[in-house]
Amino acid sequence: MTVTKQAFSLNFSLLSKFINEEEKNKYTNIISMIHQEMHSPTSKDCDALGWVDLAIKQDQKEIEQMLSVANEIRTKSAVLIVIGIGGSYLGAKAVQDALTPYFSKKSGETEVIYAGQNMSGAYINQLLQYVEDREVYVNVISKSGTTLEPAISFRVIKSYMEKRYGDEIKNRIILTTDPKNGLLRKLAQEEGYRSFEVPAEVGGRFSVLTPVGLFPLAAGGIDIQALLDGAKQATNDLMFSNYKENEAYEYALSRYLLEKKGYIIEIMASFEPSLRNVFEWWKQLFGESEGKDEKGIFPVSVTYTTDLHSIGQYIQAGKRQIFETILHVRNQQEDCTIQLMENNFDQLNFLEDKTFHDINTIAKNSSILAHYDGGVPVIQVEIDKLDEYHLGYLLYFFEKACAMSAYLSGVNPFDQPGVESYKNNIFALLNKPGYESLKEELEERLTEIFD
Ligand SMILES: O=P(O)(O)OC[C@H]1O[C@](O)(CO)[C@@H](O)[C@@H]1O
Repeated sequence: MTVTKQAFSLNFSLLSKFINEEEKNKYTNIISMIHQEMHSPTSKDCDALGWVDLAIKQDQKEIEQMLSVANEIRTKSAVLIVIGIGGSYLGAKAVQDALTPYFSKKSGETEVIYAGQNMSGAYINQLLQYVEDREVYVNVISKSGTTLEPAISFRVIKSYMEKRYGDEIKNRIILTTDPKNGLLRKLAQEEGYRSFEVPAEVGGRFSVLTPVGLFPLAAGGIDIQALLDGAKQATNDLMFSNYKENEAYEYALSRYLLEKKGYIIEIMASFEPSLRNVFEWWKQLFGESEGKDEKGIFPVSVTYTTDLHSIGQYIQAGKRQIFETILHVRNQQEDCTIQLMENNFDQLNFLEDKTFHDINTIAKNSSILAHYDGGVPVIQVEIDKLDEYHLGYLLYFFEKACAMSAYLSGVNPFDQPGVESYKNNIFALLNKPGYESLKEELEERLTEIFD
C-alpha cells in the first residue's frame, strides 16, 4: 500500500514479493489491541509512554523558558557544550546536523558541540583547547545522573568552568535531568543551577521532543516550534489503530514479517549525507528497544552513494538477510546544475541541465531496482523537504513504529537490561564500592584471556 501525502509518504510496493496482504491481515487485531494499550492511561507501560502525546500536550511555559535561556546563550556565548550519551544527545545532534550547512564560516552563531558521548582523553582535552578563547555555556543532560561517560566529562568540564568563570558558572551550566531523582537534580536543588526536566515517563531514546533535544536545538538556532508542529501532525496522522491507515504500524508490521522470514538486518539508507546522525538516533531507538530476549532486527545505516562504493557489493550480492529502508528527501532547497562544456573533455554533456539532486534521485531509483533484483526487500520513506517540520514528523513516525514493532515481537520497548551488563563490569573493574566480588571474578577471567 502506498500512502501519499505531501509531507511524508511510504512505499511498500517492493515488498509484495516477500510478504503478502493475507499474511499482514492476520495481524490486524493484534495491532489494534497493542494500539489501544499504547493509548490507554491504564496501560501496563504507562510509566514509559509519555512520549506518545508529547507534541500535542506541549507545555508552552516550558517552551518559553527554553527559548529564553537559549536566547541568552546565543547572545552571550560562542559555544554550547552539550554533555550526554545515547538518547541524551543523539536526537539533538541528529536534527542539528541535518539542518546545519555542511561547511559554515558563520561567525556570531552559537556552535553546539558534544561531550560525554565517549571516553577519549584526547577528545576532552582537545575540546577544552578548542573553546579556550570562546565564551562557553554547558548543558549537561542525563536522566539518571549516573551514566559514567557524561559524569566524568561533566566533572572535568565543571572544574574547567569553575576556574574560568568562578561563581558565574551558576548561570553558565544548565542541567537537564529527572524531575525528582538523581545526583544532577540534587546538584540543581542544592547549588541553584538552572535546570530542565526529562519527564519521568519518557525514556532516553524517546526524549528528543523534551528539553533533552529541544533545548540544545533552540540554543543552536533550530526552530523547535516547527519541529514540534511536525511531530504534532504525525501524532494526529498516526492515531489510527488499523495498520492500513497508519503508516507507522504498516512499517512495523512489514519489518516484523520480514524478520520472521530471515531478514534480520535493516539497512537505513539515504542519499543525503546530512541525515547520517538521524540514522545514529534511529539505531539507538530500534537497537535498544528491540534487541532483547535474543530477538530483534539489527539496525545498520549507510550513506549513498558513498557506501555503494564500499559495502554496496555486499548489499547487492552478499548473504540474503538484509532489507533496506531508503529515506528520500523529495525536494532540495539547494542544488547545483551541470553545465554544457564546449570541448566535452569528460564526455558528460549528456547530463546538461541536470542537477545533482536529479542525478542523486536517479541513483536512488537505480540502486532500489538493483538491490531489489538482487533479492533485497526495499521500503521507501519519503519526506518532502529537509526542515524542522518534516524532521519532527519523521522522528515521531519512527518512535511510534518502534514501539509497535517491539510489542509485536513480544519484547518491552522501553527497557534496556542488556546495557547493564557492560555498566556493571566497568564499575566493578574501576573499583566502585559495592562491586567487590564481581571485580574479583572479572579480573580472574581477564588474566586467563590476556596473560
Ligand atoms: O540520560 P542517561 O540516564 O545518562 O542515559 C543515557 C543513555 O544510557 C542508556 O540508559 C543506556 O544506553 C540509554 O537508554 C540512555 O539514552
